[in-house]
Amino acid sequence: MTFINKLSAAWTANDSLLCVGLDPDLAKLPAQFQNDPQGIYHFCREIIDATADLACSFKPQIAYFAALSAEDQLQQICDYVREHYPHIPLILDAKRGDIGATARQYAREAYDRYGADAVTVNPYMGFDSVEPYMEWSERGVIILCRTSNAGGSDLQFLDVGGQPLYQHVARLVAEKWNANGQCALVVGATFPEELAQVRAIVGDMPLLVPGIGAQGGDIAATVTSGRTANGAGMMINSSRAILYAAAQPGEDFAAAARRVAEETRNAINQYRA
Ligand SMILES: O=c1ccn([C@@H]2O[C@H](COP(=O)(O)O)[C@@H](O)[C@H]2O)c(=O)[nH]1
Repeated sequence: MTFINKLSAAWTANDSLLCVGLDPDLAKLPAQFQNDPQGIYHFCREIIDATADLACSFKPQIAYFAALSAEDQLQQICDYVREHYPHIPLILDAKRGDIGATARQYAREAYDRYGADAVTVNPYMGFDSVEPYMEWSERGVIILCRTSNAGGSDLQFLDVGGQPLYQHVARLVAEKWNANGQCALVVGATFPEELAQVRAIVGDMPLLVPGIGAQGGDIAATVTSGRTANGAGMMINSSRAILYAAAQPGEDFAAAARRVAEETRNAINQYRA
């Protein structure tokens, strides 16, 4: 099954556009995981089990694992999702970008080593840096377009031939790069007007939308700006707000994560119609 078909099925099966982000920061994990050599894996596994019926995708951010030399635990997490929740798409957030020969190694890492259904990619180096990912024609290639951080405007708003760069990227991907129908774009929830512009350019292409939760993006504006005609089309990511939902030390972190994930999923669903 292709990434896009799997995503579409997950939107329906879990009635959800929520992407649960897995960004495990050791200092913020409950005490029982901090001295456990497999603590990151065990923490993420509980989060996955607590939210799998509420999510349309899981998105581990590779930096949180690489910084701790915990790639083995990332691999275990990916294996766990594929084994226990094979219907939920797994997105590796790595934001890779390099010359073609190196990009092919990054693609092997994402799709073969970690078994990701999709990977995030930086388009700054152009099509030959993105093309190698497309050899895995069933997998997704999620290209940065209008990122959620304020500094994204430094480059993404530059005028290129009468339009901002982010719109040029959206057009390029929709009209030229998406020959296999496997592309998606990253557009931040913190910029709903730009989200609406991108949606108007790319039709039904899926959008990965980080920026609600800890970054403060407005859910109503995000959904009304980014939804497709059938009320789907987005993977709206929340990481820290779900992972660290427990307010007090000792509170059941998985139950708290589930509560916030459910509230977020339901808040999103209010605006899909
Ligand atoms: O434009 C972007 C692209 C990616 N991200 C990633 O999404 C999550 C957001 O985490 P929160 O805790 O919900 O803020 C994180 O992994 C980022 O690297 C993004 O925020 N913005």
